[in-house]
Parts: sequence; C-alpha cells; structure tokens
Amino acid sequence: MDEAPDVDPQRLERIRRAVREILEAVGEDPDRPGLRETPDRAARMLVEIFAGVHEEPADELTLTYEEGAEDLVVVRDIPLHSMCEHHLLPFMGRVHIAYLPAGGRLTGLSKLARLVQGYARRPQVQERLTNQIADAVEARLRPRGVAVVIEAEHLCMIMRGARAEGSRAVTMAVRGLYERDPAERTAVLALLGHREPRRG
Ligand SMILES: Nc1nc2c(ncn2[C@@H]2O[C@H](COP(=O)(O)OP(=O)(O)OP(=O)(O)O)[C@@H](O)[C@H]2O)c(=O)[nH]1
Ligand SMILES: [Zn+2]
Repeated sequence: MDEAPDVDPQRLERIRRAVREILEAVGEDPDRPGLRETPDRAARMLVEIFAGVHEEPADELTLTYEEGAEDLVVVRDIPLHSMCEHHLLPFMGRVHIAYLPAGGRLTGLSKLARLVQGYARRPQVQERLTNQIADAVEARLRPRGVAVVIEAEHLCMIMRGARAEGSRAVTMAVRGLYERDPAERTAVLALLGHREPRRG
C-alpha cells in the first residue's frame, strides 16, 4: 500500500471545495493566510487516510507455504490509526492477531500489519474493523482458528461529548476453533492480553 496513492484530480478538487465550504460554514475566512493552503492540504490528507475505501485489503495476505507449520502465530501491538465514521475523528490504538495455521498456509508477518492498515483507512467503527480483519485472515489463510483483539482510544469520546479521558474500547473477534471451543478461546485471548469476564 503506497503512502501517496495516485489521486484522481477531480476527486481532489471536489474535496478541496468541500473543505473550503466547511471552513466558511464554521465562520472562518478560508482566504486568510494561515488557511489559504488548507483545503488543498486537507484534501490530500483525506485521500490518504481514506485510501482503503478503494482497496481490497485482504489481497495483502499473500500466501506462503511452510511444510508442517501448525503452531500458533501471534502478532501483537500492530499500531492502529483510523477514523470513527460517526464523527470523523481519529481512533487509535493497537491490534493483536493470532491464527493457528492449517495445511502449511502462512502469510508474511508484515502482511498482517498491511491488512490492518487497509481496513483502518476507511471511515470505520471499531467492531467492524475487528471483524473485517478476522474474516480476511479466515478467508485467505483458511486457518484452524483466528482471534483478533483491538484496544483503542476514540477522540470523539475524549475531546468532545462524554470527555471520557483515558477510556479505551476493547473489541474482539474469534473464528473457527476459537469460536467453538471456550477453553481454546480463553487461552488465545489471554495471550492477546484480553481477559473474558467470568460468568456467574
Ligand atoms: N460501537 C461503536 N461506537 C462508536 C465508535 N466510535 C464512536 N462511537 C459512538 O458512536 C456514538 C454516536 O452516538 P450519537 O448519539 O449518534 O452521536 P453524539 O450525539 O455525537 O454522541 P456522543 O458522542 O455521546 O455525544 C457515540 O456513542 C460514540 O461513542 C465505534 O467504533 N464503535
Ligand atoms: Zn466518533
């Protein structure tokens, strides 16, 4: 995934106009020196942070084969920056992914981080992002099980609204073995740093 994607000039111009309109609507003067370049800068920024809208992030998961690879693979602490689709404010945190390979099917460790970035570069909600990552790993690697945990801070909860400074949202998605077997699920989620609440 490129840092500076090819940009359709018409789309860029449309976003520039929209940003200028927002600046005027909030009562600013878009022609004052500090803001003159802002519509253009913000338009390029928006194209960059929403590049995942036009991508199929699951395609990042190129397959490699390693005879006999059947043990758990865990990648913890993949950095996450995304945009809450309700408010268009950032949410950011960490993604932890575990999968139990089958048939020797693996992917490069960095591909999991690229997968996260692809889905993160869309207007998102944390729960959907968590599920999309789990579904992509399940569909492309056909592992015995997948578990994904995301911990994130939402600026929409912190700098406005509830102003819940320090709050973190934790979401998880499990597939395959981890969906069927509660003991396996508890074990893998403990590895990913998430404790299921005790029942009863
Ligand atoms: N489930 C979920 N909710 C989110 C996420 N990001 C933001 N939200 C919530 O989306 C909700 C939108 O609520 P609304 O009542 O429509 O909007 P609002 O009046 O701005 O709400 P407040 O944020 O409570 O002021 C808020 O409760 C946000 O905290 C997310 O990733 N997942
Ligand atoms: Zn929000």
